[in-house]
Amino acid sequence: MDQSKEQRILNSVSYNAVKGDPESVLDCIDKYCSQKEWAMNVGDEKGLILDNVVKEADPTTALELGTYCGYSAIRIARLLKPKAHLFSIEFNPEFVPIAKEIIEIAGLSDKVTILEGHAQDIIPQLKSKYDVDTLDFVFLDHWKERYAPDTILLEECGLLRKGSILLADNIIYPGAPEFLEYIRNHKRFECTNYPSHLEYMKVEDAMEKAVYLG
Ligand SMILES: O=C(NCCCOCn1ccc2cnccc21)c1cc(-c2ccc(F)cc2)cc(O)c1O
Ligand SMILES: [Mg+2]
Repeated sequence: MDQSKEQRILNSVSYNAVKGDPESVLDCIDKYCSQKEWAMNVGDEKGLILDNVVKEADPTTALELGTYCGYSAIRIARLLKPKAHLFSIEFNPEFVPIAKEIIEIAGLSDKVTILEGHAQDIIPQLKSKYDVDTLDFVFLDHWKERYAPDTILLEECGLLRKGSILLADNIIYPGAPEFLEYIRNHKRFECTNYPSHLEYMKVEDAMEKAVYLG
């Protein structure tokens, strides 16, 4: 059976990256996806914005919605302090083993737990099943129409605390208009927009940071 694009990305990482070196894994994926096959990783340009917000948050417990091949999980996990942990939710069963393998090659398996399923089903289990208290950082990069409802769900489940930082990808392209409307009109969020470009393309995109004020 023909290999998938995601399997080809894993092959490239497995062959070209330096084992245990997250930077070399990121560089390999960015090279492959800008030169060979486009893929929906957050990429190097928006990745720098992600890096800066993660450094600002310095999270003990982080959540990512949308693992895909593990690129942004590696960007986040490589910046985590000892004992800090990232939970990453992915619903597509084909992507989970590929992301696990790519995160393993980066040497970050101890810092990342991939949870397979829909965010709306897993978020309510984070406290009881995964012993999460509150989330210091959340990266939203899954179905764009789920950004707003899943943010509401995080709040309802008591997973946000004063100062929790949310960062959302693809605010312009593909776009998350309902999320933008919700978060900017909700008085308990302090929002900042970061203009950028769609990964590996000259298309405009942006990220939105929202700090929960409690
Ligand atoms: O669609 C995108 N991402 C989402 C994937 C499915 O996510 C589904 N999914 C993953 C966990 C998870 C948990 N619960 C429910 C659904 C859940 C996405 C798409 C593009 C894009 C840009 C231009 C194009 F021409 C075509 C596509 C770019 C991006 O950066 C993206 O992030
Ligand atoms: Mg994205």
